[in-house]
Amino acid sequence: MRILVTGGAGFIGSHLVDKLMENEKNEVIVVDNYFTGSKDNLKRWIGHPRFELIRHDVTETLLVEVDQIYHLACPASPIFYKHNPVKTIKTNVIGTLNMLGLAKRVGARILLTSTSEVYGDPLVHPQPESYWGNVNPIGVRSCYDEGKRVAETLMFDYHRQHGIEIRIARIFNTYGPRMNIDDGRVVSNFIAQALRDEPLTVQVPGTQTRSFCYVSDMVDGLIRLMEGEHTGPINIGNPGEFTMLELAETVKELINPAVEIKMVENTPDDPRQRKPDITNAKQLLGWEPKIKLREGLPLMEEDFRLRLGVAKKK
Ligand SMILES: O=C(O)[C@H]1O[C@H](OP(=O)(O)OP(=O)(O)OC[C@H]2O[C@@H](n3ccc(=O)[nH]c3=O)[C@H](O)[C@@H]2O)[C@H](O)[C@@H](O)[C@@H]1O
Repeated sequence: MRILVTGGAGFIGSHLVDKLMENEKNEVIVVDNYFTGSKDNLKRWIGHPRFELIRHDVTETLLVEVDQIYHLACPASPIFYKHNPVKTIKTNVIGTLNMLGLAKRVGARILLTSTSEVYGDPLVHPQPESYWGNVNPIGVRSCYDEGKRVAETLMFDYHRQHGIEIRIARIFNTYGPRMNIDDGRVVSNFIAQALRDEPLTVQVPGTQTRSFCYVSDMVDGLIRLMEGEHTGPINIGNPGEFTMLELAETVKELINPAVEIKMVENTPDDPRQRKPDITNAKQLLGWEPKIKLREGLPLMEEDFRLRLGVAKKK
């Protein structure tokens, strides 16, 4: 199987590549523009005969021959996607159009990694896939959440009009080794702050919730969706729900009991609650997450300690 992974040098993408490369029948091509991804994440594969890495931006056309496309490319941290919102929406719209055009030309199956952000600030809790969402179309997050909503629309239009085989995953907050240390998302922020003896910055009110999925569970869900018979959209996430204050307390307890917790200002349109309804993933994909937050955080801590050069205190 020849497989293209867009955004494959990113945090989730590179773990997905590791898993795909385990199968000796797979040849994997990664394209990435290195805006948030890093070659370092793929260094074990560079030079491998079944692996190819191409510096490429998906907003430009790409000519390769593949059987499957995992389309992950897009900055995912609010700090990064808000940094260049026009580029973010172009990646979601033009990038997805290009990948669908490629899928159409070569007859490939294509999987889009959409997001829980398509539910916006949800008025239904937990969120089933049938919920249409509560999204601000003109806010600072819109380049990402509306961008992903258009990407989903494009996937279904190509499916209905051209018979393309599509798969859509709605990813809920994912964490694990290889996240950028200064990524700006909450789990990486708290772990880096705890290791640097800096206060954990909880954005007010601190009662907002998220559900955190460990990256190996996420990758398993994405592959099952690609290999299965269902187009989705299907929520892939861990239904364990935590407030940001609870997350900060947990990081403090597990990593650095001496660290302070500091309340700081929030950003506009921050969703107040988020938890996936994973009935469909369970029934249609036979998937559910295995790693609990308390098990996943220490695995990420180990990776951050190595990269930050902070040894564990005895
Ligand atoms: O994974 C998802 O489902 C989507 O949501 C994330 O967005 P968000 O949940 O807002 O991600 P964070 O920036 O990690 O924020 C989570 C919560 O932590 C809070 N936070 C963030 C950073 C911080 O230092 N302190 C803090 O309390 C934020 O106010 C927010 O309520 C990202 O946009 C995407 O990676 C993704 O598509």
